[in-house]
Amino acid sequence: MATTVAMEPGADIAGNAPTKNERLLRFVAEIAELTTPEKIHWVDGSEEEHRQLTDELVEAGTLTRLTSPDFPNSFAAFSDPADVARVESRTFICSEQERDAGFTNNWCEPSEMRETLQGVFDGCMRGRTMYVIPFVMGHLDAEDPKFGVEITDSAYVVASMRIMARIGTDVLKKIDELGAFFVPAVHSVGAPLAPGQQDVPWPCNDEKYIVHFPETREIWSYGSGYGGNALLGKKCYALRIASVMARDEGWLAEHMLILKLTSPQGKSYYISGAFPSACGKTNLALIDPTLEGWTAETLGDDITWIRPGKEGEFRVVNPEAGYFGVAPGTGWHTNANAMRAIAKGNSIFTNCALTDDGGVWWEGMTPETPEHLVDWRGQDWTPDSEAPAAHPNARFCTPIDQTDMLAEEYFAPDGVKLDAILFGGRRKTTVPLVTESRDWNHGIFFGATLSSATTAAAEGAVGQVRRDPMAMLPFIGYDAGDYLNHWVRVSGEAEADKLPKIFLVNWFRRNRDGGFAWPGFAENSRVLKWVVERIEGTAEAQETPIGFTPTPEALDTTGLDITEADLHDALKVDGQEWAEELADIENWFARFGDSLPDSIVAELDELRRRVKTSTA
Ligand SMILES: Nc1nc2c(ncn2[C@@H]2O[C@H](COP(=O)(O)OP(=O)(O)OP(=O)(O)O)[C@@H](O)[C@H]2O)c(=O)[nH]1
Ligand SMILES: O=C([O-])CC(=O)C(=O)O
Ligand SMILES: [Mn+2]
Repeated sequence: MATTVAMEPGADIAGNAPTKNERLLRFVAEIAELTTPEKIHWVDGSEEEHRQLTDELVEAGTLTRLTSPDFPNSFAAFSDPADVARVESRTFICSEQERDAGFTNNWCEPSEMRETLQGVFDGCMRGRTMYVIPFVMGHLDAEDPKFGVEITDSAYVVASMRIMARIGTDVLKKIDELGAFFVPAVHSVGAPLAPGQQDVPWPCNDEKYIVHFPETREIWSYGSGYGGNALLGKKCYALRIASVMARDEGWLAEHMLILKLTSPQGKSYYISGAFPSACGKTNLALIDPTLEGWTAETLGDDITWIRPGKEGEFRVVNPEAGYFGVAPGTGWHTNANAMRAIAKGNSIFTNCALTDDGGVWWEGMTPETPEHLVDWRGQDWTPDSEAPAAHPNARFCTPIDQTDMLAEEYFAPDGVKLDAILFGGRRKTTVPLVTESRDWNHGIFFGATLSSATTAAAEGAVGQVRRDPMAMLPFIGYDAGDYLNHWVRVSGEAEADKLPKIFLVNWFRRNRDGGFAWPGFAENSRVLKWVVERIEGTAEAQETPIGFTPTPEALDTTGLDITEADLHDALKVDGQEWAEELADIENWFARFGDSLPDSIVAELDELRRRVKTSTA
């Protein structure tokens, strides 16, 4: 049962708590003392509690209940226009040594940051309820379950965490039973209420802090209520903190989807893919192959934990329980599997547009555009309006078990054997549709040099090419060079012939007319087929300076509407483009200082040599 304790002077927090875990009781008491909420609510994760919280959120104007039968038991939320994406410039890794945060992170000396946080969190929950959410990332029955407790003053965060992670009574029981370690994660929107003060629908603060203390495995988040800034199990825990745990414990926490692909012969393959935010993970995770006889099932769309198995293999699990997917571009014609999951309801849509019949809409959902909408800013909208109706980083938050194509292995606590890893980015030029690495270390080089145009998933300019190692640039919780070293080292945990094969992909290359050279989406199944055939050793490839690419005949284009010129543009390896790329990679590597692995430096020398020979 959910318990709520009013915070009067002398309130007995421990006596009214559904746990006897002393560390947890101390954590809750300390944060309550610091932030001075009106009430403490221990979240049980029940249906009844969810109903009560969402009723309150509707009352407060944070949520709009959708009345269209197309969106059962679902809600729309609209954020403050200044709180629409992850804030990388306000995200900190506060390791004891600055060197251990590395050049990809903002660093601040931990005691200094703690002092700052004590200041901003002081009284920050006044007039609000403080929710205590016990959660587990991954399975409750995993060998080594990874627990967390998020304290938040946002009921929207509670309702969203209930979709994105396993939360509540069962989790708390297990923490108590095992006396288990949990990651303490504190979140506040940073908007205390004076007595009688009217609340706003989306409280937040201009000042934002998304802070991680990797050594003590703590998370503190202030000022934002949006996505990865506020749902602390996701990027903050399952990537930044987990990457540090993984370094110390010999595994990998990665920004990857997991797909199960079954061939016409009935053999299944598990493929993970690391693409930067808003570069196609959810779409590939939910693909409907266009090729006869091939079927796809999904295990996850955003985060993958890779652990050594007992038989010299790598095994993968998805630690999350829901999708927090980019809405624009998700439609019946591009991603019907996502649409079917959404249509089952139980979802929260943030920054989408409202339709006149009480549903939501976003650009790309349907081929025809509604005549009238209320856009994400609450303004009347018609097809003549200039700005998009949904924010480009509008999101659907939907339980993963509503997916028809969910692989049953999603529920296996120790996951499945990983066969291949794809690294991909959003590049208009240079990077061909698919390239196979020569070996594991060459594959790490693909990951280390991965690059992509920036998207609306984070604040800042969109469309600028930046290096994004393993699609983890904003999520590596420690020094980026040490992280690459860890990738090199971790291969020793598996048997050489059981290591996943590594590929580089690019769905976004442009043709000579500026359009996409490759149709992408469901047609990417043709690339997956080639990947599988390379695993089996049956597909043709040509060796290029950058790795193995398909011969045009090796890629199955049966029934595909693509011109020879486009296919050529999608697959080509251009010496001049790669000469320019090399210069950029050299600048990138220079930023690592001396923490770059020698084997990766050697890969760069090798690439330089091969490109030179090919253009000579
Ligand atoms: N041209 C092209 N666009 C694609 C393809 N796959 C996805 N996209 C577009 O890329 C955008 C983001 O795709 P998602 O699948 O949501 O990206 P994601 O990597 O899951 O994003 P995060 O949730 O931010 O991590 C959408 O607008 C898609 O329409 C593709 O194969 N080709
Ligand atoms: O974390 C978020 O806000 C959304 C997401 O998946 C990403 O940006 O990669
Ligand atoms: Mn993501």
